[in-house]
Amino acid sequence: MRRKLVVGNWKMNGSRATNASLLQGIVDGLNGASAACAVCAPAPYLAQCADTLKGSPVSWGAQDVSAHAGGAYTGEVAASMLADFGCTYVIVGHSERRAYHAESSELVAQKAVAAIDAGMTPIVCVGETLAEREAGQTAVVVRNQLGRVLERLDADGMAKIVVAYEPVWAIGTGKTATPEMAQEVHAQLRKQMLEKNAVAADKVQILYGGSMKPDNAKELMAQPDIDGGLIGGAALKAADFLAIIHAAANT
Ligand SMILES: O=C(CO)COP(=O)(O)O
Repeated sequence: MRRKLVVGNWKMNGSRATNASLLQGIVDGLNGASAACAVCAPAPYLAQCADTLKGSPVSWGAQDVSAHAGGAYTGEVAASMLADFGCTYVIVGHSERRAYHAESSELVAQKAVAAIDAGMTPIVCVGETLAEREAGQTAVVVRNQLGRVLERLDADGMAKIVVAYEPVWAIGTGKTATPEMAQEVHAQLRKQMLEKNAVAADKVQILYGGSMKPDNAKELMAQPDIDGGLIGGAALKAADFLAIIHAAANT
């Protein structure tokens, strides 16, 4: 059985003051929930996450990482630096980075490898746009996105990733994929990994992201290949994030 995992992607939100109450609210409301959980904060707040969450069941991570190990790359943050601040996870290939920063699947694959080499777990995001879905291209789009990462990893490496299926049309729109639509893509992603190595593929957590909220989390996570959620808006309110974590724990 794969353990459920709920990750909050704060995106470019927060301040020292709002983070302090959000983090404390999450820690205080966990009540021994058996699902794993993490927050992915903007880089300047990773030290705050480390200070507040150290010793708690909540892990923390970043939203992006450089593909480079270090050196003359102004503005970039190396995987070793994130690891230095205790990051367990780093999101790579979020559709907002693919769209606004022209990140290619090749670059995303390099970032995933950089994260693994630094001892972290990359959360590899894949997902189709509305136009791609309507053109019947969902399967080929996500297969290509994940494929670029898998071709750089052996079975051991593959077992160290988390995959997040985030249909672009469902992000921040209030439109959620139905549990059946999401499961269909998750099952396809699992099959793609199975072709590489069955034992490792069975271990990889595949999260769903895109308007996951307290009222739809349970039915999504009840699907056999939906192992948790990557949460945007609802991760900014402790009560909502906790409700999703508790839904995961009870699924
Ligand atoms: O992009 C997301 C998580 O990475 C999802 O965002 P929303 O939950 O706000 O739709």
